[in-house]
Amino acid sequence: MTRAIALHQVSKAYGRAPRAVDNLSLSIAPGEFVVLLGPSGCGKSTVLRMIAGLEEVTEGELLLDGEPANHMPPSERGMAMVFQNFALYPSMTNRANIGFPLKLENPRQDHSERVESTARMLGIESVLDRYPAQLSGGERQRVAMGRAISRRPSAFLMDEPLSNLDAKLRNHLRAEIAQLTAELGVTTVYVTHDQAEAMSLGHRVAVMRGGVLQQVSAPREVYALPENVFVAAFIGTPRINLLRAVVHAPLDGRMSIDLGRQRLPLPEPLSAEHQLLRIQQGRDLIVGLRSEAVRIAPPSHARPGEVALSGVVEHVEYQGHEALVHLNTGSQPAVVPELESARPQQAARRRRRAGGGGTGVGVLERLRERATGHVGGPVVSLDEPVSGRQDPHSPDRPGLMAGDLVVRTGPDMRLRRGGQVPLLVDLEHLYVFDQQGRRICPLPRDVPGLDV
Ligand SMILES: Nc1ncnc2c1ncn2[C@@H]1O[C@H](COP(=O)(O)OP(=O)(O)OP(=O)(O)O)[C@@H](O)[C@H]1O
Repeated sequence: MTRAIALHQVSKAYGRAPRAVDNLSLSIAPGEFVVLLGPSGCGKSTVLRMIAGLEEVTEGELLLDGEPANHMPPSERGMAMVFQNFALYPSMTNRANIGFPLKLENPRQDHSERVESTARMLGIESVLDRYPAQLSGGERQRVAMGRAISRRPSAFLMDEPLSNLDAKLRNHLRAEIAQLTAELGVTTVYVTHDQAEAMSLGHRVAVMRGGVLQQVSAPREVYALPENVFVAAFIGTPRINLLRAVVHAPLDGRMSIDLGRQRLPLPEPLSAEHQLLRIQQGRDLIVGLRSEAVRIAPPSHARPGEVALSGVVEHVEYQGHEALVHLNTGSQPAVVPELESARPQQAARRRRRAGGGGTGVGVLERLRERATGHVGGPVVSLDEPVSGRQDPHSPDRPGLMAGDLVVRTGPDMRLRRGGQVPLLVDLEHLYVFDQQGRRICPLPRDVPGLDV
C-alpha cells in the first residue's frame, strides 16, 4: 500500500547552528511524486531523512497515513531509499544485491521470481549474474533501484539518484523513473538541485531556500506564477531577467514602469492588476521578464499588449538551435542572493520595528543588510553587480551596468556587438515583485478582499 506523508511545522536543528529545516509544512498524497528542489545546503536531504526516520524531528509532527510517526523506527515505515552513490555490496552479484532486502525480511523463502520480475522491469536481466564493478554507472543505478523496488515499498525516497551520471544517461533514467513510479503508483519524494529534473519529474515541486519552504506547486505553476523572486530566479533557463524599477503614475498621464533609462508604458485601459500597481508608486520594485517575454522586432510589428524598448547588443551566445542575446537597456539588474529573505514576513516585521521600510534606502542595501543574519546565506550563484563596469552608452549615469537583459532569438539573426536593436515586451508576461521579493503582479491568490 502506498503512503500519505504529511509534515506539520517540522523543524530540524543540529546543535546551535541555524535550523537546517525551519517550520516546514507539506502534505503528500498517496501515489504522488513530489520533488524537493533547492540549492546545496537548503535542507532537502534533511527533510528526506526525517521522513525515512534516519534523522529525528526536532519540532513539529510527521504523519504517515494520518498516524503520528515521529518516533516510528525506520524499518516499520516501509520506505525504500535510493541515494546518489549507489551503495551496492561489491562482493555480491547484482542478483544477490536486488534480493538482499527480501532475504533479510524472509531468509527461507526463494525470492528469485521477484528478483527477476524486478530486473525485467528495469531492463537489467542480462547483468544479474555479474558484480557491481562490472557494470556501467547507469546499470549500477538500475540495480540500486531494483533493490529499492524489490521489497514493494510503500514510498520511495530518492536523494539525487542521478547526479553521478552523465547528462545523456541522466535524461534517459529520468524518463525511466517517471514511468516506473507511475506504473507502481508509489508515493515518491525526490531530492534534487537540478530545476530541469524537478520540472520534468514532479507532480509538484517544493522549492526550498535556507531551510524554509518557499513554494509548493505543479511545475507549470512554479514557472508561470513564482511566489517570490527567489523561485522566479531558481526556475527556468535562461534565468529570468530581474530589473530594478519604479512605478510612475501621474494623475493626468499614462502609467508606466520606469526601468532607469527607459520606460514601459502600461496599456490603456489599465487591467485591474496594473491598476493596483498605482499604490506602489515611487517604491523600489523588481520587474521580472522571462526571455520569451521580449523579442527583437520594430515597434511597427507590435501585437496587442506589446510595448517598445530598445537595447544595445553586448554579447551573443550561440546555442545551435537558438541564440541568447545579452542586451544593455540602461536598467539595473537586481541581485538575487540577497534579494529575497527566506522568511519574508519576519524580515518585514523587523524592518517596521526599526522604523525603516520607506523609500529612502535602496532596496538592495536593505535586503543585503537583512541577509547578514540569515540562515540561508548566499545561496544562488547568480550575477553579482560588476563593480566599476559602467554603462558605456550612458556615461552620465554612473552605476548602470552592461548586459541587463537576455533575449532569445533564432540562430540566424545577424547582430552586431554595440548595435542598437528594437525590442517588443509582452506585458502579458510581466512580473512585478515588491521590496520583500514577493510577487505582486500577477496578483498572488491569497490577497484578502480582492477579486480581480
Ligand atoms: N549531521 C549533521 N550535523 C550538523 N549539520 C548538518 C548535518 N546534516 C546536515 N547538516 C546541515 O544542515 C543543512 C542542510 O543540509 P542538507 O544536507 O539537508 O542540505 P541539502 O539541501 O540536501 O544539500 P545538498 O544538495 O548539498 O545535499 C546544511 O547546512 C548542513 O551543513
